[in-house]
Amino acid sequence: MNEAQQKAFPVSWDQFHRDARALTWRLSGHGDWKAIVCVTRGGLVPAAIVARELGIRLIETVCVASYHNYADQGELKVIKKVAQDVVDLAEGEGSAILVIDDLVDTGKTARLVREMLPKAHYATLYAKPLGRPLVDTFITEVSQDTWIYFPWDMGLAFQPPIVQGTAG
Ligand SMILES: O=P(O)(O)OC[C@H]1O[C@H](OP(=O)(O)OP(=O)(O)O)[C@H](O)[C@@H]1O
Ligand code: HPA
Ligand SMILES: [Mg+2]
Repeated sequence: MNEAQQKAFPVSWDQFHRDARALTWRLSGHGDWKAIVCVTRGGLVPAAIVARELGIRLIETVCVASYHNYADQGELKVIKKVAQDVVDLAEGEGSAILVIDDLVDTGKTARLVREMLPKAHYATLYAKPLGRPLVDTFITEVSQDTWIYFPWDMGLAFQPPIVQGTAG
C-alpha cells in the first residue's frame, strides 16, 4: 500500500471463498488443464480451492516476491522457477497449464510468469486496470488507487463509530 492507494477493499474469508468458486465456474468451460501453477504466496489459497473444484492434483509453484512490508513494490525476485517437467506439459497445443494468483496490480508479476509459460491460462480473483490486460480470467476489478486487504492479513479490530467526533 502506498500514498496513491487511498481506497480500501477488505475481503473476508467467506467472500474470498465465494470469489474463488466463481472463478472456478468461469474457468470450468475453458480447457483441459493438466496442472495448476500457483504464484506464491498469494496464489496458494485460491489455487487450493480451484484445484479442489476442478479435480486437479498436479500443483506447482512459482515463487515471486515484490512487495516488501506491504509497502511499495520493490525489485521482482524469482525465488523458485517452474519445474521443467511442468513447463514441458505446456508444449503441445492449447493451454495445458492454469496459472493462479490472488490478484494483478501493476501486472509486473504476471508479465514475468507469462514469459516462463507463454501459453498458460492466467487467472486471478481480483484485477486492477494496469494488470488487467495480462489476465485471461478474473472475477472483480477494483480501481488502481485501491488496496485489497486479504483475510490472512487481517484480524478482528474495534471500529470507531462513523459519527465519532461529530457528536458532542
Ligand atoms: O501485479 P503486480 O504489481 O506485480 O502485483 C501482484 C502481485 O503482488 C502480490 O504478491 P507479492 O509479491 O506481494 O507477494 P505475496 O504473494 O507473497 O504476498 C500479489 O500476490 C501478486 O502476486
Ligand atoms: O492491493 C493489494 N493487496 C494486497 N497485496 C497486493 N500486492 C499488490 N497489490 C496488492
Ligand atoms: Mg503474490
